[in-house]
Formats: sequence, C-alpha cells, structure tokens
Amino acid sequence: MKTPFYKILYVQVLFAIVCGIALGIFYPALGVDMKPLGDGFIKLIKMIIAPVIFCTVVAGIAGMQDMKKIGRVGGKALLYFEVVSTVALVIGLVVANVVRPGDGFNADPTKLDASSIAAYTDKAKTQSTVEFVMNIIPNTVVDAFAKGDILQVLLFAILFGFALSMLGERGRPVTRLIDDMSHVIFGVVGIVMKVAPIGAFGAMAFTIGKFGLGSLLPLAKLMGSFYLTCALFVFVVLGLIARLTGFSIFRFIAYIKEELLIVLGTSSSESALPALMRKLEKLGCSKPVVGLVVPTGYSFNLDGTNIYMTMAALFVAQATNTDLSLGQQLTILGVAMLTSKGASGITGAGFITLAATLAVVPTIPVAGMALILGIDRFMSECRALTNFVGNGVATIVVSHWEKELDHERLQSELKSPSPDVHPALHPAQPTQPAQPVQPLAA
Ligand SMILES: O=C(O)C[C@H](O)C(=O)O
Repeated sequence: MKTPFYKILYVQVLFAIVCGIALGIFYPALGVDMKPLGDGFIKLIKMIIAPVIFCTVVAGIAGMQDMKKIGRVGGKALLYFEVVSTVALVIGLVVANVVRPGDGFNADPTKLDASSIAAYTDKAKTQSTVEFVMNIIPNTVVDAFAKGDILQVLLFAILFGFALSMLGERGRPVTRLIDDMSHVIFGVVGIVMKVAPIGAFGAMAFTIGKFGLGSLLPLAKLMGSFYLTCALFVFVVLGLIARLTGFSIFRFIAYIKEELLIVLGTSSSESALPALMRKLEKLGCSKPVVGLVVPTGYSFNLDGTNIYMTMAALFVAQATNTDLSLGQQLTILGVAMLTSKGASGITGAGFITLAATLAVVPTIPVAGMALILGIDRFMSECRALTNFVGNGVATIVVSHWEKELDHERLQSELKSPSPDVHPALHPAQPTQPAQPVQPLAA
C-alpha cells in the first residue's frame, strides 16, 4: 500500500520549513521564541552520534584480522578529502576573483564594529598540528563519549574493534552484541527523525525571525555567487566524480532528500549524520567504510566550508579595498587548507574557521568579517548542504575504491528506494534479520 503523502518525512519537513519561514516573516518575535524546538532536535541528534559511530565502527571492523586495511581505508579517504577540498578552495578563489562580490563597499575596517565578531575570533584559536593530534586522544574514554567528540570516539572505536577482532572466537558474543546494539541505536535514530519536522520548523522560524530576509539584500551578490558556486561544485565536480564511480548525482540527491531538508532546516550537517550513515549502508557501502569515512569526513572534508572560506576572505579584502597579490591569495588557500581541518558540522562553524584563517593572514582586516556576520546563518545553510552531499559522495567513492560497494544494490536503491523496515519506523512491518557483520575484502 502506498504511504499517504502527508506521512512522508520529506513532505513533512518541507511543510515545516515553509511554515517556519512564514512565521519568521509575519511574526518575527514569535519566530525567535521557537529556537528551543530547533536546539532540542539538534541535542537529540548529538545524543546519539557517539553511540552510532562507536557501534558502526566496532561492528564493522571487528571481523577484520588486518589493521593494515583500516589504514588503507583511512589513507584513501584522506587522499580523496585533500584533493576534493583543494578543488573546492580553488573554485571559491576563482569565482571571487571573477565575480568580485565585495567591490563597491568601500568599507573602512577601523569604523566597523569589531566587537560583534570578538566572540568568533576568540573561539578561533589556531591549533598546531601537534595540538590537533593530541586533541584526538581523549583524556578518558568516558570523556570522549561525554563530550561527543567525533574523532575521539572514532579513535577508541577503531582500537576497540581491532582488539575484538584479535580475540577471534572468544570475541564473537561481544561483536554480535554490539552489532545488535547498532540496530537498537538506529531504531533511536528512526524515532528521533520523526520529530525532525518540529526541529526544522523551530530552527527556520528562529533564523528568519532573528535575521530577517531584508538583511540579505545588500549582500545578495555574495550570497548568490556562493549558492551558485556550491551548486556548480555539487553538480559538476561531485557529479563527475559520481559518474566515474558509476552513479548519478541527481539520483543520489533525490535519495537523501529528507536528510538534505533537515540539514537545510537546522543549518547543520551533523543533524543528519546518523541518518546519512544508515542510508549509505542501505545503498550498499560496507559498514567499516561508512564507519570510518563519514566521521572523518566531518573533520577533513568540508567542501562547502572550503568554498566559503576563499570566497569570504576575498570578499572581505575587496570590500575593504585591500589589494591581494596572487601569492597572498595562494597563502590564504594554503592556510585555509589547514584551518578547515577540524571544523565541525554545527551551525556557524564555518564563520569561526574563517576567523581562524584571517587571523593567520594579517593583510586582510579581521574586522571586515562584521560585514557578513548578519547573513552568516543563511551562508551556513549552503555550507552545511554542500558538506553533507560531499561526505556522502566521498563514502561511496572510497567504498568503490576498496571494492566494498555493492553496485547492484546501489543502482536498484537509487532507482527505487526500498522502504525502511526498522520497527521503530514502521511498527506494523516485520523486522529484517540483522545483517551479518561484514569484514573488509582481502
Ligand atoms: O553544518 C555544517 O556542515 C557547516 C555549518 O553549518 C557551518 O555553519 O559552517
């Protein structure tokens, strides 16, 4: 029997977003009051991210006998992230030079309200590589889970999974338990996703109520060029990568439309991270690759954030009449390659990363960021959407490189998605037997 349209999640989220926009426009104060609904939904998702990553990674790699394979998946993922992130940074740089969205502002940085961005520049402490690596090691296991630090949980999960695989037969009951646990956790994901429309409504009503659509007009050229560049990146660059891997980017985007709407509503790519992991497994990517690539992608593969960084840095320079030589522009690119690592998928993260980049490049006045602070929430949405699609494509590509992608399932799922059969999502349907733990192919 066909599900009635009003029960379909993306229809509900779309409707909620439209209602949120309407409320924000007509009753801005009430819209602002809706903030807890969005925040509450994001908290619910954050609550489950650490267990999702732990269970997926442990269940995925526990069957492996060879640590080298984990390193190989990680190495391939990092190579992909580095190449694609650099392409994103270069595209942002080129478009900002061609479109020159900051020309004509003639802003005097000494007269801009630098105090408004102090909160961001304070957070943007640049980290040395050693500090970055040290931060991946948790103080205690409990601390990693308590903070919900993705890379720290990932590190512990890899070690745990590998130790479990070394136990052989003796470790089987624990592996099975954790695999079963992952089904339970994804059941929680399913329950939480039911309230996604409420979260998207609250977050959207707040955004429009607080910042107002009127704030977009003076910066329409920057916004327009950023959105178009991201679209170009997704459909041309990621589209080409998808084609070479054997799937259509359009079909993939249609496949994850619910998640994209949730990301749009909440302006945080993390808000749909567990759902993305579930969908990628359903598409035929193996558990270990999904478990390793998605969480690392959230720290190393932020394509939307990268496009934004070079475009926004050049915008600030142009708006404050700061001339930049090619060498200085390439320095920004090099610095952004480092500062973007470790930025997370929460709203506003890209703005903090921009502050970190400009702090290292003294030529561009950091105070110029005050010009774009008012529209950052609207930029954040596009950064998050692009980051999200980028991580999905990255996981499919690395699965393909590792020969851990079921191409037949990928094609059939993309063509006609199978219903989600988890009992938490569809109580009336029978439960699918648990998938056996898949070891990586030799
Ligand atoms: O969520 C993301 O991926 C990005 C974030 O929304 C941001 O504002 O930079």
